[in-house]
This record gives sequence, C-alpha cells and structure tokens, in this order.
Amino acid sequence: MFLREVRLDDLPDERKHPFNLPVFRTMKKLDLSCFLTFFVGENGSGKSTLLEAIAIQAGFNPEGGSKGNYFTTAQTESNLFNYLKLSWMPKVTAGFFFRAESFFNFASHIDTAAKEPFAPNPYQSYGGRSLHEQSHGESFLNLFTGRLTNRRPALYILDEPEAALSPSRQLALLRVLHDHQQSGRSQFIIATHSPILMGYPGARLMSFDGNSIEPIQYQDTAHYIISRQFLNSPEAMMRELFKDE
Ligand SMILES: Nc1ncnc2c1ncn2[C@@H]1O[C@H](COP(=O)(O)OP(=O)(O)OP(=O)(O)O)[C@@H](O)[C@H]1O
Repeated sequence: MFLREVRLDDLPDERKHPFNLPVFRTMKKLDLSCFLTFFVGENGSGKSTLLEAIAIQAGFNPEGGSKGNYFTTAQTESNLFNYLKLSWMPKVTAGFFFRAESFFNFASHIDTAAKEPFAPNPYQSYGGRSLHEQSHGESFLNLFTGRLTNRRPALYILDEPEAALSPSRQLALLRVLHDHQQSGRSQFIIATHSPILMGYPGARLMSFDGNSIEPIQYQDTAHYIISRQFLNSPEAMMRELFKDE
C-alpha cells in the first residue's frame, strides 16, 4: 500500500467546525495500510471532512478530480488538512478524488477541457463522451472503469460512489475494485453507506460512530443490520416504524 497512515497533530482547541467533531478530538492516527479502507458511520459523523482533508494533503483538488483537474466553484473545504500528516511508502502521485456532491461541476470541467485546441481527448477516460450526456449511473461507472483502468500506482479517494449506482452497478463496481486489487497498484479509501460495497472481502472498515474512529466488523455495522432486518421482513419493520406512540 502507498498511504500507510494519517496523523492529526496539534489540533486547535476550538469549538467550531471541524475541530468540534468528537472523532477528531480523540483521533491521533489512523492506520490505512490496506488495499481498501471504508469510512462508515452515521450522517454528519465526519467521514467526508476527513476524506477531503486527506485528499487535499495528497494533492487533489478539494472539489474532486485527478491531480491535473483544478477548478473551483465554491470554497467550502475545512482547514483540517493543515493539521494532517500523511505517511507514504512509497509516495504516489496518480489517482482520483471522487465526490458525488461536486460530480456535476467535474463533468462541466471536463467539457471545458475538451474545447481546448490540441488537447488530448479528455473524454477518453470517461466513456468516450461528455459526462453530462450520460445518465448519472452510467457516468459514475464510466468514471470508475475508465479512470480506474489507469495502471500507474495510484490512490483513489471516493466519497459515496454508490450515490447514483443501482445495486447491479454497485456489484459492477465491486468487480472494478477486485481488478484493481489484482493489479497490486491501487489503494482505495472510500466513504460509503452502501451495505453492498462495504461487503468487499478483506476491506478494513472504520466506524465514525461514537467518539472515536474504530475498526468494525461488517456484520456489526448499522448499515448491514438495518438492511438485513428490512429485507428479511419489510412489513414487520414498517409496522414498527409507523405504530402510534
Ligand atoms: N463548512 C461547514 N461548516 C460547519 N459545519 C460543517 C461544514 N461542513 C460540514 N459541517 C458539519 O460537520 C459534520 C460532519 O460533516 P461530514 O460531511 O464530514 O459528515 P459525513 O459523515 O460525511 O456525513 P454524510 O454521511 O451525511 O455524508 C456535520 O454535522 C456537518 O453539518
């Protein structure tokens, strides 16, 4: 693996975002020495904030993209990255930071790049045509299969890649991940709520629930437990959910 560990040093004692989040108050270091690490946990627990800080420190655009993709639509990133130290072995410069929330802007950025005279065709890595001309799911998966067939050693940081993927496309993404693992030249850090994606065999799951970031077993995640209960008996769960107090 390339990115071995991240450390948070000398965090200011401030009560404002992001320093007020419980997980950052207790976090000293996080071991990432695994082909695939998932960040899991409740909405608002800090997964995207940490992912973004890692991506910025690794040299990616805070709004997403590879190292060459610099575009800004709104300055929203936190300054957590200033306190983050990354340990590499070896350092890699290739990769991609994917965030579902700014994917639209990324697609526009690629369209702008395509209009540049004499530029190599930027659509080549993204399914051959504008990402805006593809459905959400198609464009997401083309991004992963296209960009991710890059065989240079690379770090991929993905924030909720399942956002527009049907269950069968999520299975397709698992296959893409498997191909990368076989290549031995990729590392992934993924924040997800998908019980399908987080089932990837051998992945390390880190839970952001509670006051610290801790390893968790797949079957112990709320995502797995709730999805399983629901699918086993939707009626029973609905009855419980809708019953009068
Ligand atoms: N720019 C900001 N200013 C103030 N608070 C913020 C800002 N960005 C995020 N937050 C807050 O920080 C907390 C963590 O946000 P973050 O996006 O990291 O959570 P998350 O675990 O990724 O959630 P989700 O699963 O919903 O994506 C949330 O309570 C959020 O409201």
